[in-house]
Amino acid sequence: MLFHVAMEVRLPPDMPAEQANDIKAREKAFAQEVQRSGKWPHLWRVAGRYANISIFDVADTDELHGILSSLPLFPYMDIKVTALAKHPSAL
Ligand SMILES: O=C(O)CC1=CCC(=O)O1
Repeated sequence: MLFHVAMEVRLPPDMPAEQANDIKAREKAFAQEVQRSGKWPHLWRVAGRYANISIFDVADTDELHGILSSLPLFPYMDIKVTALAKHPSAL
């Protein structure tokens, strides 16, 4: 199943820089591991915002939730998930 996922990062402004940098480094390592698995084929920065638009290719919502909730930034993100179905005009 394909999912469109919009993530907005909201780190607390008073989080120490060292802690924020550690979370971001762990986020990057985990995100790249999932991308290498083929389950996260698109990851795009939203221009001008600390946000991304992603496409996930996973078995079901449970697998998607497992991945999203494992992201080190998960407690600091507002995430919106849209399930994608095949468009009848799509080639
Ligand atoms: O920076 C972001 O948009 C949050 C994020 C998700 C995966 C990743 O590596 O960073």
